[in-house]
Amino acid sequence: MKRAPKSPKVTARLRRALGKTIADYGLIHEGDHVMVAVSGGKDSYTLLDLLVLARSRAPIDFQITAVHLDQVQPGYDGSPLRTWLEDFRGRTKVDFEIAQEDTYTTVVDLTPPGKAYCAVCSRLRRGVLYNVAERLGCNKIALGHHRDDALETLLMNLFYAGKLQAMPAKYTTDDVRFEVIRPLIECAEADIIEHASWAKYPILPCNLCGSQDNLRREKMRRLIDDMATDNPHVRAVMLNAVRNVHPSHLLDREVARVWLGRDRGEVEVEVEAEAAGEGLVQLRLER
Ligand SMILES: Nc1ncnc2c1ncn2[C@@H]1O[C@H](COP(=O)(O)OP(=O)(O)OP(=O)(O)O)[C@@H](O)[C@H]1O
Repeated sequence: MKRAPKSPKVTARLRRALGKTIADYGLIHEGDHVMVAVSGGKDSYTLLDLLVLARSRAPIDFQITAVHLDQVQPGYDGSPLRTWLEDFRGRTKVDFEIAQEDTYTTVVDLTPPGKAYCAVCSRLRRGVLYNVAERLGCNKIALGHHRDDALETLLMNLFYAGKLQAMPAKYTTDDVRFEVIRPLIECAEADIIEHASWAKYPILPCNLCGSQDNLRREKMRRLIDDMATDNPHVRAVMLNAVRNVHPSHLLDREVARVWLGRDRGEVEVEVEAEAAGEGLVQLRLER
């Protein structure tokens, strides 16, 4: 019998990182039904494949359904993805759905001239995917974002939006219907590329935005690439930075209020032992 080729080291590294992220952030629990959103890109193929593998070794039981949204953009051909999902279902018993909704026309209508389609496209896509998740009875939605997406987002928020914010491993949707999880958020894109090439996933090109660069994200990527010529580990260092936050050294007044309040609390305890009454209140206000 012909043996399947052994998966490379990089796959093992991705599996470890994904498992650790799931455990550290409590992404999946017994009885969950996770909808894995599969775009036909390398990241979400990898996510689906590795999540199903992780489940086969997990001490808990949870359900996975793969969902792809065909946004009816010109030139789209989802047949390689469908064939792969059928084969995957044969091997793993993981069911899938391909939903279809013409968001393309709306995206083109709503996007101001000269702007990238990405923001409108992903907002509309999110709405459709949430409805599919609800119909399928899923309580979690897994997306394929990885470490490099998170770092580019961090810089975009820093330089353009004026806020310090990357991408969370997990959040609850505004309507509180679902938890969105990102099990690959600590995985390096370079590893995913290597794994995806070994796994020979049939990648669907993104025709919708392929004609336009998401300019700011691309710029951030180039900036980090440039830094990487001096320090090849710069992405790992940046990931450590978002895991190692020192809120007391930022200037967010809300954060400062909490931190100073904490400090004040410690001082008050000391002072309370010696003083009493209004003097103490005065002291609190002055600090
Ligand atoms: N058409 C789609 N159908 C289902 N899920 C999608 C679709 N497009 C995007 N997603 C989900 O949203 C995530 C982020 O989307 P984005 O467009 O940034 O990814 P991508 O680069 O096109 O594809 P991938 O992340 O799979 O390589 C994807 O990883 C996937 O989980």
